[in-house]
Amino acid sequence: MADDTSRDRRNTKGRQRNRGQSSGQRQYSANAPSQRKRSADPARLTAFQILQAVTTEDAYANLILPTRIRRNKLDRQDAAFATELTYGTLRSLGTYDAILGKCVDRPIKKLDKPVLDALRLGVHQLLNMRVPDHAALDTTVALVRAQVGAGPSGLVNAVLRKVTQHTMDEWLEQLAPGTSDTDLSIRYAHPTWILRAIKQSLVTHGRNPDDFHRVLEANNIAPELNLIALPGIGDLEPVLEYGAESSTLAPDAAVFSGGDAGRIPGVADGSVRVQDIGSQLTARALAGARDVRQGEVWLDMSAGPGGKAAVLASLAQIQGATLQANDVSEHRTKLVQQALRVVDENVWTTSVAEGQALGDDPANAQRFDRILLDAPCTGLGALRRRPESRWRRTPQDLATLTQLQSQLLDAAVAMLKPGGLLAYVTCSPQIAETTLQVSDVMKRHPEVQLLDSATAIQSVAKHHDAESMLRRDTITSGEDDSNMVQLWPDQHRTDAMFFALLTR
Ligand SMILES: C[S@@+](CC[C@H](N)C(=O)[O-])C[C@H]1O[C@@H](n2cnc3c(N)ncnc32)[C@H](O)[C@@H]1O
Repeated sequence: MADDTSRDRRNTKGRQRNRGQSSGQRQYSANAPSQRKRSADPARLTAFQILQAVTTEDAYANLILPTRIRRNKLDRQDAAFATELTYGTLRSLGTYDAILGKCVDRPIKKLDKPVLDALRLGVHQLLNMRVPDHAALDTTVALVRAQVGAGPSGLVNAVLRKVTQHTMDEWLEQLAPGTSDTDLSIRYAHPTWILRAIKQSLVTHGRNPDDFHRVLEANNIAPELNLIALPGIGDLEPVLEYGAESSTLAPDAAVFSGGDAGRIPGVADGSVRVQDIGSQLTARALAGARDVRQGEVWLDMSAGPGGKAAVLASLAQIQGATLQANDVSEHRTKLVQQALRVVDENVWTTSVAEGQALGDDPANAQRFDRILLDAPCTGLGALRRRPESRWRRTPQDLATLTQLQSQLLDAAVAMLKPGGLLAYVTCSPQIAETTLQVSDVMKRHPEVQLLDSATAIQSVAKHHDAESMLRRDTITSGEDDSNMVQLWPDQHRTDAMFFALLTR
């Protein structure tokens, strides 16, 4: 159970980006640091533990947070607070470090990591949540006392008091007043190379490059939970009764902003799945791009953890096709099997292999009617969901990934039946991973042609609303009848999924 201070602030939880100073003097605790609480409250402790695991053990926040919430026995309110605190802090890490750099009398990298992480959590509460200053200060100092020791708590107290001397807007004005990439990188908490990649992609896809700030802002907003009731298997009605809203974009899909996915009807048994609506549309577009002939054989080349495979297998079950779901990782293949457990087991098989090796196997030559290559990528299109990834990814990753992507594309072409369909998908808008991969594979294999990907996506979208949201001019790049699709978090409220439909 949370203490009184944390209850106060739970009632006023929320973002407050542009908080002004006009409300008068900020309130501080009357207590001297030594008289304040010595225990960390469970929600903040949870956020601190996650931050520590992310910054010291390369953990993924979205994977470990739910377990930690359960282990620390957080109630619903505390779980929501811990989630916002963890994700919000991780997303804005670059900005907060720049602010802390002005408040600490040494390079912040020289601070002990637990102290730096606690400070980051403190800054998020002070500048970006409706937490009263005294609560943010007292609880952060208590956290440091309990988790690190009494020594650094004085430093934490002094540094956070300096942070409170300005609002977020004032800090940004001071640290990033201009429009250089460096300033924008601090203002929007994106590394410069990612900022440039997004601008370049907007231009490639015919959008105004100045829209980049909309994309960056969208990347900084916690996404709603997207759900799908697997076609022919799941039931959306109880999900809507539970409080989710029907999606305007995709069929059998809903959007939920209420928190814990595990309690949503159908999620525990696997018939309803959490999945980005952009992802749903790409899987559906491959299955729906043309009529399915009875007995078609489909391949998902890199299926782990099985989100799109589950959609494809459900559709295969309805339409008389079969699916082979492959992944290079044994662990991720187990997750695929879990995802597919609700589909008739005669419809699907799994395999563990490098996609390149599948392509080299003569038994697979021109074997598949439809192939999904949802390629391993930088994931720059899913920054909303993977809050730490923007700080962890480097431009060097790109070289390795693009090489792998082109090898996997070559393998996919080798396995595609003449006249078959190949969907190349990434959750990255970075053109080296998207449009350039597609144009390169067509150069290497002149028999490969690009199809009308926009129509494939539009035709599986839900209704007119969706069609207008997915207007051709907002999603396509390329000619009328051969084009590629880029979805954007600011326009479509999806991950920045890329989709190109190819044939040979
Ligand atoms: C973007 S994820 C796929 C997500 C999945 N389609 C879904 O919707 O849940 C990429 C996957 O590619 C797998 N992978 C990486 N290298 C591979 C390779 N050489 N061959 C096959 N799979 C590979 C990774 O293990 C990872 O599961």
